[in-house]
Amino acid sequence: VAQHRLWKEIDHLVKQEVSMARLGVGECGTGWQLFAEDGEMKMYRREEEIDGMVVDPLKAVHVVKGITGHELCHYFFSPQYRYDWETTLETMQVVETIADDTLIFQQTHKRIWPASQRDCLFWSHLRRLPNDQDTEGPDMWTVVNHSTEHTDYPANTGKCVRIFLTVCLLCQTQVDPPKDGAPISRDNITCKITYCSVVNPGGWAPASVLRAVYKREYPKFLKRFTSYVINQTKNKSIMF
Ligand SMILES: O=S(=O)(CCO)c1ccc(-c2ccc(C3CCCC3)c([C@H]3C[C@H]3c3ccccn3)c2)cc1
Repeated sequence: VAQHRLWKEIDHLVKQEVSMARLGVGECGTGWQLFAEDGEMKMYRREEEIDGMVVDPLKAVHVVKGITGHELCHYFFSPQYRYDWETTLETMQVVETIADDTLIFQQTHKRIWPASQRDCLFWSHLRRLPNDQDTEGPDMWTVVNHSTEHTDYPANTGKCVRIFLTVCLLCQTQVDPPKDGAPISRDNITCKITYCSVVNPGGWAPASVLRAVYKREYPKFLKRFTSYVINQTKNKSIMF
């Protein structure tokens, strides 16, 4: 059922990204190397280059108590919160509202010396993934971001080099109801998070610099983002 011009591309890519995200790092072949660990958060990368450019795929897994997958995906998708948690952002705008669950963003990121400044243009799609019969518990939620084109924002016309990215945030909520039949509180919920990203820098940037940036920025990003959502939701009713 085509609901808008991007529907077919989005639906195909979401299904592909979600199935890959659900594969553990063991299953999807060797090559994943653990490069950062902090409590429940584990970050893996594969060292890959295209035309001499670093495009290391990243896969992070994390477990966070007190929030749901719906809440995480809501704060990740919604533009109004982005400047609060995305520290490498210089500017962000919604270029087009395709649907209430599908936006096109244009972002410029802070310049990483000595590389030139980067910008990205991507569609962002938020989706609830109904559980199949045998997996009980709340549904899974995902946000997929994928580079796209837009006539008003041609690539590489201004000072920024256009990067190409595919990102998938996949969340599964687990509820452990209290023994005494009390209502479910935030102490009874846990969210399992898988964050996958592939960023092509779009033009030359020193491999050593990029790998150092990724090593520093990705753990910081996931910790900062999850703490932000915990803080934003702690006094609010639970959004399953
Ligand atoms: O998950 S999202 O969709 C959230 C929406 O913002 C996302 C995440 C990351 C990026 C991004 C884009 C460009 C760069 C680099 C590449 C060459 C020079 C700039 C980096 C490097 C800077 C690293 C980084 C890692 C994690 C978070 C932010 N920054 C990251 C874009 C979107």
